[in-house]
Amino acid sequence: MKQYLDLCQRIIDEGSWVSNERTGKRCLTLINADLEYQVGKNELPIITTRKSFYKAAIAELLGYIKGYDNAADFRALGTPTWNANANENEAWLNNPHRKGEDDMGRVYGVQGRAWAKPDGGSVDQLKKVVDNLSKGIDDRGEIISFYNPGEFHMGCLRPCMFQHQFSLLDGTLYLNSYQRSCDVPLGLNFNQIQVFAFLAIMAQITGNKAGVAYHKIVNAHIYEDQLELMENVQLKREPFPSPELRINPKIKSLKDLETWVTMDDFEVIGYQHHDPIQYPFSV
Ligand SMILES: Nc1nc(=O)c2c([nH]1)NC[C@@H]1CN(c3ccc(C(=O)N[C@@H](CCC(=O)O)C(=O)O)cc3)CN21
Ligand SMILES: O=c1ccn([C@H]2C[C@H](O)[C@@H](COP(=O)(O)O)O2)c(=O)[nH]1
Repeated sequence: MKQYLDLCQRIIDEGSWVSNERTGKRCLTLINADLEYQVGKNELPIITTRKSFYKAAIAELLGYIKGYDNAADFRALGTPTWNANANENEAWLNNPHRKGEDDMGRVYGVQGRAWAKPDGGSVDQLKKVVDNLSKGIDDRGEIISFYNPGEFHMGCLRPCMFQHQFSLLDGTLYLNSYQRSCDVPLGLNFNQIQVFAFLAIMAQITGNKAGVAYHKIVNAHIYEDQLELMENVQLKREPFPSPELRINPKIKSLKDLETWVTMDDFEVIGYQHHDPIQYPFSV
């Protein structure tokens, strides 16, 4: 929690104002932040200085794992977070590739599970990584990349947290996640939980011990309409200790995640938090 609050304070103290054309808003912006999560010790990096809707964050991750491309499927899993990008962004609404209400196009999960090959067929990046790690193999390329510039025009948003690399060392699994752009008040609240949970889940289904997750953020920003709440409300609060994430131990394979796992299989134990804060969201 301290590293999150330090990043927020650093953006306020050292950030520069940048106008963002896509949203029409200004962002207080900092380049480069490195966060670390102790997954092996089960110290969940959940925000405690406001209430975090952590189930929505895990539902997003599960939707990517399942390869979803539709905001209605994300809603059914338990998160409304893709509604606005799928249905309220003018450029996407006018895009001829949009397949109708709730379609997100060829984003995250589609690239992770079915990256289109130029010579036909597709690549299931996640399955390859799971298969290797389950056999104790780390070929130094256990990478899942969502970043496919050749298909940006076919999706509602370019992926923000766009690459995950797993490493296996002495039976312990590590994760390096790379994020190009981060809405620190809203997005990072979710992204921290997702990086942590991704390593914890992958360790569990591949039969390895979880180690540390390293989360690199390049462009870390606070939108102009979020700044007052961050500076004068959230940063004035004292954090609580980190709670633990409990994952149903019956989850043993990628197939389990694809078929029967729901949000009921994830629980945060001992979550103490301050009141919710509703930050404005920029589409
Ligand atoms: N501007 C922006 N920021 C983001 O963080 C973001 C995007 N756009 N577009 C794609 C996804 C969608 N994400 C989102 C979208 C909404 C919330 C949000 O409104 N969170 C509320 C609670 C949501 C709930 O009730 O479940 C929050 O208070 O954290 C968070 C992340 C993260 N991403
Ligand atoms: O997982 C996510 C997804 C999105 N975001 C934020 C970061 C930016 O504020 C917007 C995306 O805008 P771009 O113009 O494409 O950078 O969404 C996030 O923080 N985490």
